[in-house]
Amino acid sequence: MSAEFYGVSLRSPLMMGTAQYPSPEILREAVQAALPGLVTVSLRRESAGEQAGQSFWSLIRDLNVSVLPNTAGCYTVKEAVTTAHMAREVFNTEWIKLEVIGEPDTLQPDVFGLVEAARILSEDGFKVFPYTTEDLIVAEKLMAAGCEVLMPWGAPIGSGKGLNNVFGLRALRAHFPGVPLVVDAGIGVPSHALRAMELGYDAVMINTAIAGAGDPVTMARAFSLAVEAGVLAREADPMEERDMAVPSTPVIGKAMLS
Ligand SMILES: CC(=O)[C@@H](O)[C@H](O)COP(=O)(O)O
Repeated sequence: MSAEFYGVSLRSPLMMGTAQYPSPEILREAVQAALPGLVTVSLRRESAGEQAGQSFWSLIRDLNVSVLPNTAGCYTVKEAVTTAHMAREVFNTEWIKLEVIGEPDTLQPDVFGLVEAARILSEDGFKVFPYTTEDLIVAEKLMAAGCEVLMPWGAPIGSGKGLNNVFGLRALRAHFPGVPLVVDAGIGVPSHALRAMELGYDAVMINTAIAGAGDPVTMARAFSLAVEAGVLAREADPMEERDMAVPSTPVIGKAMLS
């Protein structure tokens, strides 16, 4: 059974970023190859040049996929809240992927600013998807601030390192069994996404690993198959790990070889 994000079921647990593609055509083909549940779009990119913004927006609209605007590149609560308000006007949605970045080397979230911005935006009717760490207490505060979805990082944005803290991600999953959880950022290869799904995550958000691949279209398809495999594996009730060997072929007696 797939999770609902603010009451909406997505067609796939793959969420795709739309930045850094070699060309708009390759972005289009990648989205068509992967059929993601949604794509995230940066308002700042849209506003950067009006003409480029217009053609990019028509491309996204033609893809007929749900859009989650984001506050990428915002370092303060004020910037993030203002960007979210502009995104609501431009994209005509209350959904917002909230990023309040703490510092440029790791691009890790400023969790204090994040909680404050999440509270302000939730009170104003936004459905907030917060980009956060795997910290349980921060997650509690985000829920108390009105968030009904959490997006913990796998690793720093663009690093491709995968799931840096499997223990923390597992603990978060166990602590919030009913909350839709999305691993966002740092995923490098499809096996990382598959692992996130096997851990019980409801979705993964991926940008750099697809856009930056030698063949983004094929990689998009590979990620789509990986998340599907992860969902199937979970539904199939995987075996428990054991410390000791257990013969997989039971034998009776000994072979008579002479
Ligand atoms: C586009 C977007 O939302 C990114 O901020 C996101 O966190 C993805 O990170 P990767 O580029 O590491 O996949």
